[in-house]
Amino acid sequence: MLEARNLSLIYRNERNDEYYALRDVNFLANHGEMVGMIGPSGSGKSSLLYILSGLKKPTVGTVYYQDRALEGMSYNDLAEIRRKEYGFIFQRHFLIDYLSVLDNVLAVVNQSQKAWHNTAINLLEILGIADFANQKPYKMSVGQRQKVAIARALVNQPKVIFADEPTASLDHSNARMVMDILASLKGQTTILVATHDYSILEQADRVVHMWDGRTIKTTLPSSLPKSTENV
Ligand SMILES: Nc1ncnc2c1ncn2[C@@H]1O[C@H](COP(=O)(O)OP(=O)(O)OP(=O)(O)O)[C@@H](O)[C@H]1O
Repeated sequence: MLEARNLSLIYRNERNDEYYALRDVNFLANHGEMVGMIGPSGSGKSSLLYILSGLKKPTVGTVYYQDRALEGMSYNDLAEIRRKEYGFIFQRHFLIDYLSVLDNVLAVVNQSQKAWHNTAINLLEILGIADFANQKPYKMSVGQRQKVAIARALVNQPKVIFADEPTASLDHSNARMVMDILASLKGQTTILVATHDYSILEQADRVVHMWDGRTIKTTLPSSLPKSTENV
């Protein structure tokens, strides 16, 4: 469903030296799988998520979504896929502070359709923030804002969810709730979760380990340390 072949992402510094943020990465996520990407800060998790979603272009290599190369797609086709088929949870939440929580969630869909409104309210209820629906996000805690971003990522019922540290601002019980919500979508939704926190990947089908811009191994979550110790 989502595949990357031979990806490298190269940055150059002011002296024109090359720096590999990703080097020769191959990646496959099947339909309905939850795949974790784990590795320390700077290992390339976010870069890989951005490239897989088409938000960033690799220096070398190709990404295929449902057997179509992103590389050959027009800007509009790619934007359409992102809008209709992808959901994003970024490390920064990118909420619009002059819109209400509900309008932030609805910003990614056709707001004239009542069904989206009901879906959005339902998500806010599941996430425990329905009481804030008409509030502006800047009045909320960072954890509550993260939940708004999660509701926005799910409202269009995406085929693929790209989640970069989705529980970073949440306490343990809220983090578990969010991971349970994401895991409940397995089977119909492909979910990619980048994190440095082992403990949130218990429900992943596979975990890809990253180090220094490379994927070094793939394991089952059961082989991750049992403690909440992070990499
Ligand atoms: N725009 C950029 N210019 C130069 N180097 C960059 C840029 N973006 C990322 N990098 C570098 O690429 C490497 C991989 O970064 P990336 O953010 O993908 O790692 P990460 O594993 O997601 O880390 P974190 O968990 O801290 O977000 C890092 O060394 C980072 O400094």
